[in-house]
Amino acid sequence: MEDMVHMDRAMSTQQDIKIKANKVQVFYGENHAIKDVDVEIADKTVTAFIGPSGCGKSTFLRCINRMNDTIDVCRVEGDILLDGDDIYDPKVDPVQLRAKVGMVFQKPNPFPKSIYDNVAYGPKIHGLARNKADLDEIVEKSLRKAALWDEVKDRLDAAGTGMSGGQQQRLCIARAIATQPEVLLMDEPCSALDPIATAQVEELIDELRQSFSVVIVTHSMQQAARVSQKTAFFHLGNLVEFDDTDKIFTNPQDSRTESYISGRIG
Ligand SMILES: Nc1ncnc2c1ncn2[C@@H]1O[C@H](COP(=O)(O)OP(=O)(O)OP(=O)(O)O)[C@@H](O)[C@H]1O
Repeated sequence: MEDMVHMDRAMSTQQDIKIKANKVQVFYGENHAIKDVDVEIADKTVTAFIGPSGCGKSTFLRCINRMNDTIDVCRVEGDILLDGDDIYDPKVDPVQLRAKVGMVFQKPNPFPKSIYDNVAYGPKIHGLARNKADLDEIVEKSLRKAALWDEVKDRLDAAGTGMSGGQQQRLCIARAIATQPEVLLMDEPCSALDPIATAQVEELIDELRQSFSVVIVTHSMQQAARVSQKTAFFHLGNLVEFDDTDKIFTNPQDSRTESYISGRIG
């Protein structure tokens, strides 16, 4: 009986892990940007990547949906498993992978198309809608999830690029979630936003956690503390410490983490 309880626990812990990185190295030519990183990222959790400029946060984030494939000089070694499957397996189509592992960038980058088409584009190319009614439903659901529906429902034909910065970023979030991803990567998603839009996006991130595993790169320790449950501190390409966010900010184990959070490095 006790064995079964143990097994049960082990299985549920395993199920909770969405992404597992083993000995990941990233090189840009001679520059060794990520060194031997092992990490397990949980499902339905917000994980923050923090650390001083140039420590490799964005580089590691881009490994998780193979965005680094688009950089010629970049070489990735080691394994990254999504639900136990190697995302660098030659059989994996990076375009399909990026539908499962969506990404939101620092600067809102809507397509020069209507609000509707920005959100409908992904589901269309991935064949997720059988007809126009299906597509309408996906667009509405995604805009609702991104807390944008009420603001745009009467002007879905207007240009996505004509909205405020905060609205554009929520549109990009709607676009990313329209392909029904399992993981959402966010690279400093609030850095181009004012405090009100930042607060809206942060609130949204907290809601998105119900449906996805969210990984966010942020320069703001306050933001990491507000939105995340787990925090990874990177320094000079190393993952120095990874723990519950509360613990990282109140009782870090490594002196480098302590120096960073108290403002002595970075
Ligand atoms: N496209 C690229 N080509 C070559 N080198 C790169 C590229 N992107 C990043 N690097 C290098 O990789 C290292 C890590 O950079 P990265 O942008 O991942 O750090 P970061 O922690 O996200 O920094 P920041 O907080 O300033 O955005 C740096 O030495 C950087 O110069």
